Amino acid sequence: MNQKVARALTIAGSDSGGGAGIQADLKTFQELHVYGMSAITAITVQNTLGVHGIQEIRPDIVASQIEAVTTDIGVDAVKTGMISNIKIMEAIASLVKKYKLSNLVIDPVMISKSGHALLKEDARLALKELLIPLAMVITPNLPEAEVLVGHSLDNMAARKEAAQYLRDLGAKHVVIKGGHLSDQENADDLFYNGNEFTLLSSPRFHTQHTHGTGCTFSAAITAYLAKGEAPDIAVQRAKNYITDAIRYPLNIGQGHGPTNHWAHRLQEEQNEK
Ligand SMILES: Nc1ncnc2c1ncn2[C@@H]1O[C@H](COP(=O)(O)OP(=O)(O)O)[C@@H](O)[C@H]1O
Ligand SMILES: Cc1ncc(COP(=O)(O)O)c(N)n1
Repeated sequence: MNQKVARALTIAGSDSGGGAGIQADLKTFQELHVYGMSAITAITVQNTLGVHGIQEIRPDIVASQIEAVTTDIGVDAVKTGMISNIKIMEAIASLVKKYKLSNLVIDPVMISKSGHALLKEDARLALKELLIPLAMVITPNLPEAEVLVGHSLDNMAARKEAAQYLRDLGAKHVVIKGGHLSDQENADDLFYNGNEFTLLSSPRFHTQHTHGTGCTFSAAITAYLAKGEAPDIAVQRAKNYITDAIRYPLNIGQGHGPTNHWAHRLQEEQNEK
């Protein structure tokens, strides 16, 4: 077997509960047959009930992790998740430029579903100035998009303008995720590639097990980019992956449980029987 292996790096926080962050990203890479690597930005003490503590990692240690894997193994695509402070953001931005990591997916994580701040307020501007201009794809959820543009986005026209604003900051493709529009029948994400807007649509499932959905979705986009898919295809395939992962919950923990990374295999397994 002498097949070329696609390689993806996640730069994010660790979730001890295994549902979000680095753990969700590596599970997703593995499921999609992509070799996964990590640079940990923070260790969170976390379970399905919430975030109970955070230890940020020293910026030079974050940088060294990225250098170590980039210079030895190589990286076909990279994603960022929780980056809590400006110094870590600066370190990441300078290495993305140095190593020309062009397949960059930015999930601008700000607040956990359990309500805990994962990005310091003074780092929001740095996110816009340093990282968003480097993005191949940026995947804010609705509250994150509202913070980035500075006003509410309560209708489709406003969301389209927001996507254009993020394009103007330098992100080549934008997905404004619709998971938080809980009064809508579908879970529709607005995708913009600079030419046209499309909806990535799925049914909305009534479940409390949505911890880590954003991490899993952006990791799946990263995996498909690593395998050489074009961004327009990568986002649609990632939407299919996250939809199945929410559709068949694992019912783990007492609070907001994780998504099901095996779900996309259920159909295959049924077909084999
Ligand atoms: N209840 C749900 N049913 C179906 N899809 C959902 C649901 N909640 C979120 N999603 C989908 O999961 C992905 C992540 O979205 P979201 O939960 O908004 O992100 P985040 O975790 O960043 O808050 C999106 O594709 C969104 O449409
Ligand atoms: C380390 C880490 N990264 C990201 C999230 C966001 O995920 P969610 O919004 O589903 O809580 C999280 N809770 N923890």
